[in-house]
Amino acid sequence: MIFSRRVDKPTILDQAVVAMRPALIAAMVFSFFINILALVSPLYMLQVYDRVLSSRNVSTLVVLTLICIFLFLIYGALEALRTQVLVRGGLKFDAMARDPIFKSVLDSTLNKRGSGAQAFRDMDSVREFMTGGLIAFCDAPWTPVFIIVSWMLHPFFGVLALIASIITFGLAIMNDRATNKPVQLATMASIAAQQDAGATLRQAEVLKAMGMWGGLQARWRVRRDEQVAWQAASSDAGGAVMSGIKVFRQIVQTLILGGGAYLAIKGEISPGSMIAGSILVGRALAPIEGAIGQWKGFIGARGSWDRLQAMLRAEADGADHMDLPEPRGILSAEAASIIPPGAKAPTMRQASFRIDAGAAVAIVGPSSAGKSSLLRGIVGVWPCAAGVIRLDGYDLRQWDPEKLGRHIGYLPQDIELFSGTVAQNIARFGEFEANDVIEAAKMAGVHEMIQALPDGYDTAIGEGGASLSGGHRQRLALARALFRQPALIVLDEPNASLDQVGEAALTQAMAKLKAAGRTVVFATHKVNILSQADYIMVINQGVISDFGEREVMLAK
Ligand SMILES: Nc1ncnc2c1ncn2[C@@H]1O[C@H](COP(=O)(O)OP(=O)(O)OP(=O)(O)O)[C@@H](O)[C@H]1O
Repeated sequence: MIFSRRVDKPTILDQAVVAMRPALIAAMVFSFFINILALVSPLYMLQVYDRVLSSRNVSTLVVLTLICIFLFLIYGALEALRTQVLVRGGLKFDAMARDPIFKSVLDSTLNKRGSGAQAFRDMDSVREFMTGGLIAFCDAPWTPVFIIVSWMLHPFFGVLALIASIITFGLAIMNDRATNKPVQLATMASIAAQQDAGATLRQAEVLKAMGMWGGLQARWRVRRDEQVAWQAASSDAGGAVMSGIKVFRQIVQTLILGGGAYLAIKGEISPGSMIAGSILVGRALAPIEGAIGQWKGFIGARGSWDRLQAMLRAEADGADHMDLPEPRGILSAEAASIIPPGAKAPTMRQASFRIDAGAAVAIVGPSSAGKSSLLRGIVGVWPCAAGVIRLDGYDLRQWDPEKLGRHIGYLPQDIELFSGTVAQNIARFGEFEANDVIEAAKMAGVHEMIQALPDGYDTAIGEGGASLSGGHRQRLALARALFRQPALIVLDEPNASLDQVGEAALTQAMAKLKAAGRTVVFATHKVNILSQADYIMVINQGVISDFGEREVMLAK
C-alpha cells in the first residue's frame, strides 16, 4: 500500500486495504477509460480546425459535435462511477477497521499510551484520502501516455511536455520536502492542544468555581499557537511552491502556443495541431498538478496511517482465546506484582492468595496502601508485571477480555456512568431482559429510586450520570456490577458515598451474593461492612501483610 513500509504481521488496516483492493483496481480501470476519453477534446479541435474550417462542411461539424458531446457524457458518468466505487470501497474499509480500532483505542487509553479520539480522526483522514485524494494519483500513470501522444503530434510538443513534467515533478518533490515536517508538527501540536482542551473542559465546574481557567487556558494557548504557527509555515511553503507551479504552467502554455504558431507559420503543423498540442500538454501536466494539490491530504493521511499502525501493533493482543468454561469464581494469585500503566514501580508486590468460590473478602489498609491497585489487577485492567492472577485456575490473560468481563462485576472508586438510559447503564449497554435489570437494581437497593425518576428505567441520565446525586450514581454503578450476578464481584469502597439505607441494601446484596455462591472482593475503610466478610486481607505499603478468617483477624 502507498502508505506502508511494513515488514510486520499485517494489521487490520492492511487487511482492510486488501479488502478495498477490488475498488482500487476498478478505479484504475475507470481511470484508463477516463484518460482515453480525455483525448476527445484535442481530437475534436484537430478535426474542427483542420477539416471543418477548410472544407466549410457544416454537417461534419454537427456530427463531430454530437459525437463529442456524447463522449463527454460518458466521460462524466465514468468519473462519477469512479468516485462511487472508491466511496463504497471506503465504506468497506471502515466497516472492517472500525471495531478493532475502537478496541485498540480502548486498550491504548488503558495503557496510557493512547491519543484517544485522535485515532478516529486518523481513520477518517485515511478513508477520506483513499476515497477522494487518491483519484488524482490514479491519473498520474497517464502522464507518459499524453507525452507520447503529444510527441506523435510533433516532437516539439513531446519534448516540451516531457521537460515540463520533469520540472513540475521536481516542484512536487520540493513541495513535499517543504510541507512534510510542518504538517506533521502541526498535527502533533493539534492533537496535544485538543487533548489538553478536552481534559480541561471535562473539569469545567472546578475551573469555574475556583477561577482556575486562566492558567490552564494559557497552557492550551501555547499548544494552539504552536499548531497554528506550523500550519502557517506549511501553508507558506506549500503556497510558494504552488504559485511557482502556476507561473510555470502559464509559461509552458505560452511556449506551446508560441512554438506551435511558429511551426504552423513554417508549415510544419496545422493550426489544429497547435490547439490540440496545447490541450495535450496541459493534460499531461494535470495529474502531477492534481497530485500536488492533494499532497497535504496525502501527508496527513500518511501520518494518520503510521499512527494507527503503531497503535494497532502496540496494542496487538496476539493471542486467539479459546472459549473457557463458565467460571465458578475461584480467585488466586501467585506472586503477582502490579505496575500502574506508565509507572515504573509496582504498587502491589508479590501478592499470593487463594479465595474459594462463594467467599467474601474485605481488603483493608491505609490510604495509598495498594488496595485499588490489587483490585484493578484482579479484574484484569492492570495486567500483572510479574506473577499471575487466576480465575478458576486460568490466567486472566488466557480469557477473551470481552467474555471475561461478563463474569465480572466491578465497582471502581471513581464511578463512570455513560450517557444513555438507566436500564442501559445497568445492563452494560448490551442486550437485556427487563427482569435482569430490575433484579440488579433491587439488589443494589436502587429500584425505588429509579421508579421515582421521571421516566423510570428509561430515564436518560446524561453524560457521566450528571443528573444523579453522588449516592445514586454509586448505587446505580453497584447495580451494574451486580447485573446477572457474575461469578466474581469486585467492589472498590462500595459504601463510600452511601447513606444508612444504601449501606443496608449493600449488606443485603452481599449476603445474597454469598448465598448464590458468588465470590465478592471489596476494599473498604469502614468497619460496619466487615460483618459481611468471611476473610480479611490487610495491605500495607504495596504488600499483603496479613490474610485470614474474619473472626481471627478481628481478634488480633
Ligand atoms: N494510575 C496510577 N499511576 C501511578 N501510580 C498510581 C496510580 N494509581 C495509584 N497509584 C499509586 O499507587 C499507590 C497505591 O494506590 P492505590 O489507589 O492502589 O491505594 P489504595 O490503598 O486503594 O488507596 P485509597 O484507600 O486511598 O484508595 C499510591 O502510592 C498511588 O500513588
